[in-house]
Amino acid sequence: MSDAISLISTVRSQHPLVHNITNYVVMNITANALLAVGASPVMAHALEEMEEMASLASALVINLGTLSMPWIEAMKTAKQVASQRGIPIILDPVGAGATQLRTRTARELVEDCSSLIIRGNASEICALANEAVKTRGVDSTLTSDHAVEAATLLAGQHTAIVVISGETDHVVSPERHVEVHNGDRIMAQVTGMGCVSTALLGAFAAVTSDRFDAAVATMVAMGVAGELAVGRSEGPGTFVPHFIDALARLSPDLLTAHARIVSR
Ligand SMILES: Nc1ncnc2c1ncn2[C@@H]1O[C@H](COP(=O)(O)OP(=O)(O)O)[C@@H](O)[C@H]1O
Ligand SMILES: Cc1ncsc1CCOP(=O)(O)O
Ligand SMILES: [Mg+2]
Repeated sequence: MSDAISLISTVRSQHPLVHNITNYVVMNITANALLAVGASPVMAHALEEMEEMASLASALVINLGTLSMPWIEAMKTAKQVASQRGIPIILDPVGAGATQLRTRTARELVEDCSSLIIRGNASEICALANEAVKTRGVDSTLTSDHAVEAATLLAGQHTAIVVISGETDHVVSPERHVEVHNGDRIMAQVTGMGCVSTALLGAFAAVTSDRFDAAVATMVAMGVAGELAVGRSEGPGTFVPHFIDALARLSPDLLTAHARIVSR
């Protein structure tokens, strides 16, 4: 796993441009998180600039958090360009299972991607895999362990890497399954932490052809930054700036010292 851990240095030296079509709630925190690991974020969702922007980027992050019809059209156009170019596409199916629009759009977007990573919580991953889960909103009603079967199915159907976040993060490919046991429960009390992990997947996947390693590296980075930040913060409000500071401090040595990875 040392190859995966060292990717943080590659992100810092290459400054990959990550094109985000993301939600209004997390635009600021995800841009700051990307900058803190050394990537270059751009948030853009106007249909008129999708082809150009997706042509410049090293990864495309599509997040369904505040979905509307014009955005869906932009997401599909950007996805097509990214797929033709072979750059990684990271999908966060925020709220899949809660409304038909979200579930249907997520299922449409995972089709025909040349290099796909899906990152969601357990409810979202189960909903995307056709399981009859009814979620109330953007938070999971299931633990991440419950979605491993669904993730394996999705990974096989779409030749994708699937990440289920939660107390344990599961990284699943058609052939492999790794658990990441880092992080702190305070992260579930702060909006946008899942979306931050999705955005960072864009940064790490942009600098390697090994999407599995990129996914493991991202979830370790998230978890270790969370552990470092919680020790300095007084609650969910002050956690956020400490979390961004911790992301900026991450190095291969720090990650190696704290990583808790289990291969299944
Ligand atoms: N109970 C927990 N313990 C440790 N880390 C957690 C916990 N809950 C969430 N996380 C971490 O918070 C981040 C967001 O995950 P999650 O809350 O599942 O996403 P979402 O916000 O999309 O529901 C991930 O990096 C995950 O590892
Ligand atoms: C609360 C909310 N509502 C629509 S998008 C969003 C942010 C969700 O972010 P996360 O799933 O990362 O907590
Ligand atoms: Mg989420």
